[in-house]
Amino acid sequence: MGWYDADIDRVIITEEELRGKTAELAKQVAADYASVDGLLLVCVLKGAVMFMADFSRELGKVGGPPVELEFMAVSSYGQGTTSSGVVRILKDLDRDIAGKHVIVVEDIVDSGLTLSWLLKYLESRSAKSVDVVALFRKPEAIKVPVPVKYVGFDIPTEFVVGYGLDYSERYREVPYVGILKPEVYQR
Ligand SMILES: O=P(O)(O)OC[C@H]1O[C@H](OP(=O)(O)OP(=O)(O)O)[C@H](O)[C@@H]1O
Ligand SMILES: Nc1nc2[nH]cnc2c(=O)[nH]1
Repeated sequence: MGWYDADIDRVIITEEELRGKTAELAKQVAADYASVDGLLLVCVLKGAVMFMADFSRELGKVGGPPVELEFMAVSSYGQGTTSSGVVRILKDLDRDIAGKHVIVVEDIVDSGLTLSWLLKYLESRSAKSVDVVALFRKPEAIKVPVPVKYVGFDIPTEFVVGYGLDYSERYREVPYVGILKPEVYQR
């Protein structure tokens, strides 16, 4: 039992389901990229950090190509909880990605604004190819169409926490994904 269990209204994705889906996504990527000599995984901090760690390890276990791990931090300006699509880089890539096969590892695609900006940015840095793996997608919240080749779970337009996803920087360590009780937002 974690301290956070009392704050969760309901679990929508269990630890076991997260593990199974991560392995499935890794197998698909390993098969599709079987002929490349290396893959550069780009994690968008902070939400995707758990998924990046587990996905990259699975990719190794299922015989994927050697990977390099890169991290970016971006902040999207918006009003309240809405993202505006105006993105500022807080932490850039540490190395040149020109000529490399890149996979963006995202936790969640909500409006799609962050990812849409990021894809243009990575392409402008002359990556050889850019694909996206996103653990969660909210199909009904999408504002800009973004090509997400690998999707873990399509979920309803509700605010979720856990497995890297926060509310006010908390709940990232929750091992499953769930919806908070309404009273948590009144504190
Ligand atoms: O599709 P969008 O509407 O653009 O939303 C998706 C983005 O929002 C979240 O990041 P957040 O800004 O909450 O930062 P964090 O990962 O550091 O918590 C998530 O990690 C995605 O990067
Ligand atoms: N924690 C969290 N961050 C998000 N960013 C975009 N959608 C979500 C969500 O449902 N939960």
